[in-house]
Amino acid sequence: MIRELAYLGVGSPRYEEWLTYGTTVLGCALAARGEDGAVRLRVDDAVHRITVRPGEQDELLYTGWAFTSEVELAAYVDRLRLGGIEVTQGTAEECRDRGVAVMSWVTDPWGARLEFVAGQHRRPGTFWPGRQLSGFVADDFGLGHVVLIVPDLAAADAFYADVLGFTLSDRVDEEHMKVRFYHCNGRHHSLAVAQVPGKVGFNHLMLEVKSLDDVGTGLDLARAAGVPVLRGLGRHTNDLMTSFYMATPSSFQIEYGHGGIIVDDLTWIAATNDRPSLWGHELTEAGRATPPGILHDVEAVLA
Ligand SMILES: Cc1ccc(O)c(O)c1CC[C@@H]1C(=O)CC[C@]2(C)C(=O)CC[C@@H]12
Ligand SMILES: [Fe+2]
Repeated sequence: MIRELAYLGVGSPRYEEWLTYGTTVLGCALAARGEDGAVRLRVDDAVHRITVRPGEQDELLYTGWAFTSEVELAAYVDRLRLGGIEVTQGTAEECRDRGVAVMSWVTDPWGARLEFVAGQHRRPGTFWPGRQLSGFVADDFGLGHVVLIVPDLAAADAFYADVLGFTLSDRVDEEHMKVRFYHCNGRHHSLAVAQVPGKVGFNHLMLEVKSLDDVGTGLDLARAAGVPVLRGLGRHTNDLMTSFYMATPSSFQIEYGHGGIIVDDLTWIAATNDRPSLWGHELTEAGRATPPGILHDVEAVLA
Protein backbone atom coordinates (compact mmCIF):
# COMPACT_ATOMS: atom_id res chain seq x y z
CA MET A 1 0.00 0.00 0.00
CA ILE A 2 0.96 3.64 -0.48
CA ARG A 3 2.78 4.85 2.63
CA GLU A 4 3.58 8.51 2.15
CA LEU A 5 3.47 11.57 -0.08
CA ALA A 6 7.13 11.46 -1.09
CA TYR A 7 7.40 14.47 -3.39
CA LEU A 8 5.72 16.99 -5.66
CA GLY A 9 6.71 18.41 -9.04
CA VAL A 10 5.33 21.56 -10.64
CA GLY A 11 6.26 23.62 -13.67
CA SER A 12 6.25 27.40 -13.51
CA PRO A 13 7.61 30.43 -15.37
CA ARG A 14 8.48 31.98 -12.00
CA TYR A 15 10.38 28.90 -10.76
CA GLU A 16 13.44 30.93 -9.76
CA GLU A 17 11.43 32.92 -7.19
CA TRP A 18 11.24 29.70 -5.18
CA LEU A 19 14.94 30.14 -4.34
CA THR A 20 14.04 32.95 -1.93
CA TYR A 21 10.35 32.18 -1.27
CA GLY A 22 11.11 28.54 -0.47
CA THR A 23 13.87 29.35 1.98
CA THR A 24 13.14 32.72 3.60
CA VAL A 25 9.35 32.34 3.88
CA LEU A 26 8.76 28.57 3.99
CA GLY A 27 12.01 27.64 5.74
CA CYS A 28 12.88 24.83 3.34
CA ALA A 29 16.51 24.07 2.48
CA LEU A 30 17.83 24.24 -1.07
CA ALA A 31 18.99 21.05 -2.77
CA ALA A 32 21.12 20.88 -5.91
CA ARG A 33 19.33 22.37 -8.95
CA GLY A 34 17.88 20.00 -11.55
CA GLU A 35 19.53 19.54 -14.95
CA ASP A 36 16.83 21.77 -16.44
CA GLY A 37 17.52 24.42 -13.79
CA ALA A 38 14.67 23.24 -11.55
CA VAL A 39 14.65 24.61 -8.01
CA ARG A 40 14.56 21.80 -5.50
CA LEU A 41 13.60 22.09 -1.85
CA ARG A 42 14.08 19.87 1.17
CA VAL A 43 12.00 19.63 4.34
CA ASP A 44 13.85 16.72 5.98
CA ASP A 45 16.65 14.26 5.24
CA ALA A 46 15.18 13.19 1.89
CA VAL A 47 17.38 14.61 -0.91
CA HIS A 48 14.51 16.79 -2.18
CA ARG A 49 10.75 16.73 -1.94
CA ILE A 50 9.58 19.81 -3.85
CA THR A 51 10.71 20.42 -7.44
CA VAL A 52 9.72 23.58 -9.32
CA ARG A 53 10.79 23.25 -12.94
CA PRO A 54 10.95 25.92 -15.62
CA GLY A 55 7.71 25.83 -17.62
CA GLU A 56 5.55 27.97 -19.88
CA GLN A 57 2.65 27.94 -17.45
CA ASP A 58 1.91 26.95 -13.89
CA GLU A 59 1.23 23.26 -13.90
CA LEU A 60 1.08 20.29 -11.56
CA LEU A 61 3.48 17.82 -13.20
CA TYR A 62 3.35 14.91 -10.75
CA THR A 63 2.90 13.79 -7.18
CA GLY A 64 5.18 11.02 -5.87
CA TRP A 65 3.89 8.32 -3.50
CA ALA A 66 6.29 6.03 -1.67
CA PHE A 67 6.02 2.38 -0.71
CA THR A 68 8.00 0.62 2.01
CA SER A 69 9.98 -1.39 -0.52
CA GLU A 70 10.17 -2.27 -4.19
CA VAL A 71 8.58 -5.66 -3.39
CA GLU A 72 5.51 -3.87 -2.02
CA LEU A 73 5.51 -1.55 -5.02
CA ALA A 74 5.74 -4.44 -7.52
CA ALA A 75 2.83 -6.28 -5.86
CA TYR A 76 0.76 -3.08 -5.95
CA VAL A 77 1.53 -2.48 -9.63
CA ASP A 78 0.52 -6.09 -10.43
CA ARG A 79 -2.79 -5.58 -8.63
CA LEU A 80 -3.49 -2.32 -10.50
CA ARG A 81 -2.79 -4.02 -13.84
CA LEU A 82 -5.06 -6.95 -12.97
CA GLY A 83 -7.74 -4.36 -12.36
CA GLY A 84 -7.25 -3.01 -15.87
CA ILE A 85 -5.30 0.12 -14.92
CA GLU A 86 -2.56 1.20 -17.29
CA VAL A 87 0.73 1.49 -15.40
CA THR A 88 3.95 2.72 -17.03
CA GLN A 89 7.40 2.02 -15.68
CA GLY A 90 9.56 5.07 -15.07
CA THR A 91 12.82 5.35 -16.99
CA ALA A 92 16.24 5.29 -15.33
CA GLU A 93 16.53 8.99 -16.13
CA GLU A 94 13.20 9.75 -14.41
CA CYS A 95 14.27 7.75 -11.34
CA ARG A 96 17.54 9.68 -11.17
CA ASP A 97 15.69 12.98 -11.53
CA ARG A 98 13.19 12.13 -8.77
CA GLY A 99 15.87 10.73 -6.46
CA VAL A 100 14.33 7.27 -6.13
CA ALA A 101 15.38 3.66 -6.78
CA VAL A 102 12.29 2.60 -8.76
CA MET A 103 9.18 4.27 -10.15
CA SER A 104 5.95 3.40 -11.97
CA TRP A 105 3.24 5.88 -12.83
CA VAL A 106 -0.45 6.21 -13.65
CA THR A 107 -2.78 9.07 -14.46
CA ASP A 108 -6.01 9.78 -12.64
CA PRO A 109 -9.27 10.09 -14.62
CA TRP A 110 -8.47 13.76 -15.35
CA GLY A 111 -4.84 13.36 -16.34
CA ALA A 112 -3.03 14.10 -13.07
CA ARG A 113 0.13 12.00 -12.93
CA LEU A 114 0.83 9.92 -9.83
CA GLU A 115 4.25 8.34 -9.48
CA PHE A 116 4.64 5.28 -7.27
CA VAL A 117 8.14 4.91 -5.92
CA ALA A 118 10.42 3.06 -3.53
CA GLY A 119 13.89 3.81 -2.25
CA GLN A 120 13.84 7.60 -2.05
CA HIS A 121 17.36 8.88 -1.52
CA ARG A 122 18.14 10.22 1.94
CA ARG A 123 21.06 11.99 3.55
CA PRO A 124 20.66 11.42 7.29
CA GLY A 125 21.60 14.32 9.52
CA THR A 126 21.98 16.85 6.71
CA PHE A 127 18.78 18.88 6.93
CA TRP A 128 19.08 22.46 8.15
CA PRO A 129 16.12 24.80 7.67
CA GLY A 130 16.45 27.76 5.31
CA ARG A 131 15.50 30.19 8.07
CA GLN A 132 15.03 30.11 11.82
CA LEU A 133 12.57 27.24 12.27
CA SER A 134 12.22 24.27 14.60
CA GLY A 135 11.64 22.03 11.57
CA PHE A 136 9.03 20.23 9.50
CA VAL A 137 6.83 17.30 10.45
CA ALA A 138 7.86 15.05 7.56
CA ASP A 139 10.08 11.93 7.52
CA ASP A 140 7.77 8.88 7.67
CA PHE A 141 4.70 11.14 7.59
CA GLY A 142 5.76 12.35 4.16
CA LEU A 143 5.99 15.82 2.67
CA GLY A 144 2.59 17.07 3.84
CA HIS A 145 -0.70 16.95 2.00
CA VAL A 146 -1.95 17.91 -1.43
CA VAL A 147 -5.48 19.02 -2.30
CA LEU A 148 -6.64 18.33 -5.84
CA ILE A 149 -9.67 19.90 -7.48
CA VAL A 150 -11.86 17.40 -9.28
CA PRO A 151 -15.09 17.84 -11.24
CA ASP A 152 -16.81 14.80 -9.69
CA LEU A 153 -16.24 13.70 -6.09
CA ALA A 154 -17.83 10.26 -6.52
CA ALA A 155 -15.62 9.47 -9.52
CA ALA A 156 -12.58 10.73 -7.61
CA ASP A 157 -13.45 8.52 -4.64
CA ALA A 158 -13.89 5.51 -6.92
CA PHE A 159 -10.38 6.05 -8.26
CA TYR A 160 -8.44 7.21 -5.20
CA ALA A 161 -10.08 4.95 -2.59
CA ASP A 162 -11.34 1.90 -4.50
CA VAL A 163 -8.58 1.63 -7.11
CA LEU A 164 -5.51 3.19 -5.47
CA GLY A 165 -6.36 2.20 -1.90
CA PHE A 166 -6.26 5.53 -0.05
CA THR A 167 -8.20 5.30 3.23
CA LEU A 168 -10.99 7.80 3.79
CA SER A 169 -10.36 9.99 6.85
CA ASP A 170 -13.53 12.08 6.66
CA ARG A 171 -15.51 14.50 4.53
CA VAL A 172 -16.57 18.10 4.55
CA ASP A 173 -20.04 18.30 3.10
CA GLU A 174 -21.40 21.81 2.69
CA GLU A 175 -23.53 23.27 -0.04
CA HIS A 176 -20.59 25.09 -1.62
CA MET A 177 -17.77 22.89 -0.41
CA LYS A 178 -17.53 19.14 -0.82
CA VAL A 179 -14.17 17.66 0.11
CA ARG A 180 -12.91 14.15 0.89
CA PHE A 181 -9.75 13.56 2.92
CA TYR A 182 -7.58 10.44 2.69
CA HIS A 183 -4.67 9.02 4.67
CA CYS A 184 -1.95 6.49 3.97
CA ASN A 185 -0.07 6.82 7.29
CA GLY A 186 -0.75 8.51 10.65
CA ARG A 187 -1.01 11.97 9.12
CA HIS A 188 -4.72 12.77 9.05
CA HIS A 189 -4.62 13.35 5.32
CA SER A 190 -1.92 13.18 2.69
CA LEU A 191 -4.47 13.73 -0.08
CA ALA A 192 -7.79 15.52 -0.32
CA VAL A 193 -10.08 16.03 -3.29
CA ALA A 194 -12.38 19.03 -3.48
CA GLN A 195 -15.25 19.20 -5.96
CA VAL A 196 -15.48 22.16 -8.31
CA PRO A 197 -17.91 21.29 -11.13
CA GLY A 198 -16.30 21.54 -14.56
CA LYS A 199 -12.78 22.08 -13.19
CA VAL A 200 -9.60 20.09 -12.62
CA GLY A 201 -6.66 21.41 -10.69
CA PHE A 202 -4.33 21.71 -7.78
CA ASN A 203 -5.39 23.85 -4.83
CA HIS A 204 -2.68 23.55 -2.19
CA LEU A 205 0.28 21.82 -0.66
CA MET A 206 0.28 21.72 3.14
CA LEU A 207 3.57 21.88 5.02
CA GLU A 208 3.46 21.14 8.75
CA VAL A 209 6.02 22.74 11.03
CA LYS A 210 7.07 21.57 14.47
CA SER A 211 5.85 24.53 16.52
CA LEU A 212 3.07 27.09 16.51
CA ASP A 213 5.73 29.80 16.66
CA ASP A 214 7.01 28.57 13.28
CA VAL A 215 3.52 29.18 11.85
CA GLY A 216 3.31 32.67 13.37
CA THR A 217 6.81 33.51 12.17
CA GLY A 218 5.88 32.23 8.72
CA LEU A 219 2.88 34.54 8.71
CA ASP A 220 5.05 37.53 9.70
CA LEU A 221 7.64 36.69 7.03
CA ALA A 222 5.00 36.20 4.32
CA ARG A 223 3.55 39.63 5.10
CA ALA A 224 7.00 41.23 5.20
CA ALA A 225 7.89 39.66 1.83
CA GLY A 226 4.63 40.88 0.25
CA VAL A 227 3.33 37.32 -0.20
CA PRO A 228 -0.49 37.48 -0.29
CA VAL A 229 -2.14 35.73 2.65
CA LEU A 230 -5.28 34.12 1.18
CA ARG A 231 -6.89 32.76 4.34
CA GLY A 232 -5.99 33.98 7.79
CA LEU A 233 -5.04 31.87 10.75
CA GLY A 234 -7.61 29.23 11.68
CA ARG A 235 -8.07 25.71 13.00
CA HIS A 236 -9.53 22.85 10.97
CA THR A 237 -12.45 20.79 12.27
CA ASN A 238 -11.11 17.44 11.14
CA ASP A 239 -7.34 17.29 11.73
CA LEU A 240 -7.33 20.12 14.32
CA MET A 241 -4.46 21.78 12.50
CA THR A 242 -3.81 25.48 13.11
CA SER A 243 -2.77 27.02 9.81
CA PHE A 244 -3.01 29.81 7.26
CA TYR A 245 -2.98 29.81 3.46
CA MET A 246 -0.66 31.91 1.32
CA ALA A 247 0.08 32.44 -2.35
CA THR A 248 3.14 31.01 -4.06
CA PRO A 249 4.92 32.25 -7.21
CA SER A 250 3.13 29.42 -9.09
CA SER A 251 -0.68 29.81 -8.70
CA PHE A 252 -1.23 27.00 -6.22
CA GLN A 253 -1.29 27.76 -2.50
CA ILE A 254 0.71 26.71 0.52
CA GLU A 255 -1.11 25.85 3.71
CA TYR A 256 1.35 26.37 6.53
CA GLY A 257 0.34 24.70 9.77
CA HIS A 258 1.05 22.98 13.02
CA GLY A 259 -0.56 20.50 15.39
CA GLY A 260 -2.40 18.09 13.09
CA ILE A 261 -3.69 14.94 14.80
CA ILE A 262 -2.40 11.44 14.08
CA VAL A 263 -4.97 8.84 13.09
CA ASP A 264 -4.93 5.15 13.99
CA ASP A 265 -6.80 2.81 11.63
CA LEU A 266 -7.73 0.50 14.52
CA THR A 267 -9.94 3.15 16.08
CA TRP A 268 -10.55 5.83 13.46
CA ILE A 269 -14.07 6.29 12.08
CA ALA A 270 -14.64 8.49 9.04
CA ALA A 271 -17.06 11.27 10.02
CA THR A 272 -18.67 14.09 8.07
CA ASN A 273 -18.05 17.67 9.09
CA ASP A 274 -20.47 20.39 8.10
CA ARG A 275 -17.91 23.15 8.32
CA PRO A 276 -14.21 23.35 7.42
CA SER A 277 -12.89 25.16 10.48
CA LEU A 278 -13.50 25.47 14.20
CA TRP A 279 -12.50 29.12 13.93
CA GLY A 280 -10.72 31.42 11.51
CA HIS A 281 -9.42 30.63 8.02
CA GLU A 282 -11.28 33.71 6.90
CA LEU A 283 -10.86 34.48 3.23
CA THR A 284 -8.86 37.70 2.88
CA GLU A 285 -9.39 40.32 0.22
CA ALA A 286 -6.43 38.84 -1.67
CA GLY A 287 -7.99 35.40 -1.23
CA ARG A 288 -11.26 36.59 -2.74
CA ALA A 289 -9.40 38.01 -5.74
CA THR A 290 -7.34 34.85 -6.36
CA PRO A 291 -8.51 31.72 -8.21
CA PRO A 292 -8.36 28.57 -6.04
CA GLY A 293 -5.10 27.19 -7.39
CA ILE A 294 -3.99 25.90 -10.77
CA LEU A 295 -7.28 25.37 -12.58
CA HIS A 296 -8.24 23.90 -15.95
CA ASP A 297 -11.59 23.31 -17.62
CA VAL A 298 -12.30 19.60 -17.58
CA GLU A 299 -13.32 19.65 -21.27
CA ALA A 300 -9.93 21.08 -22.23
CA VAL A 301 -8.09 18.48 -20.15
CA LEU A 302 -10.00 15.48 -21.52
CA ALA A 303 -9.97 16.70 -25.14
C1 LIG B 1 -11.56 21.77 5.47
C2 LIG B 1 -10.10 21.48 5.45
C3 LIG B 1 -9.60 20.56 6.37
C4 LIG B 1 -8.25 20.27 6.38
C5 LIG B 1 -7.38 20.86 5.47
O1 LIG B 1 -6.09 20.62 5.47
C6 LIG B 1 -7.89 21.75 4.55
O2 LIG B 1 -7.03 22.31 3.69
C7 LIG B 1 -9.24 22.08 4.52
C8 LIG B 1 -9.70 23.13 3.61
C9 LIG B 1 -10.28 22.77 2.33
C10 LIG B 1 -10.49 24.04 1.53
C11 LIG B 1 -11.51 24.96 2.13
O3 LIG B 1 -11.84 24.92 3.27
C12 LIG B 1 -12.14 25.99 1.27
C13 LIG B 1 -12.38 25.60 -0.16
C14 LIG B 1 -11.14 24.98 -0.67
C15 LIG B 1 -10.07 26.04 -0.59
C16 LIG B 1 -11.03 24.51 -2.02
O4 LIG B 1 -11.55 25.01 -2.98
C17 LIG B 1 -10.15 23.29 -2.07
C18 LIG B 1 -9.75 23.03 -0.65
C19 LIG B 1 -10.84 23.73 0.13
FE1 LIG C 1 -5.14 21.50 3.72
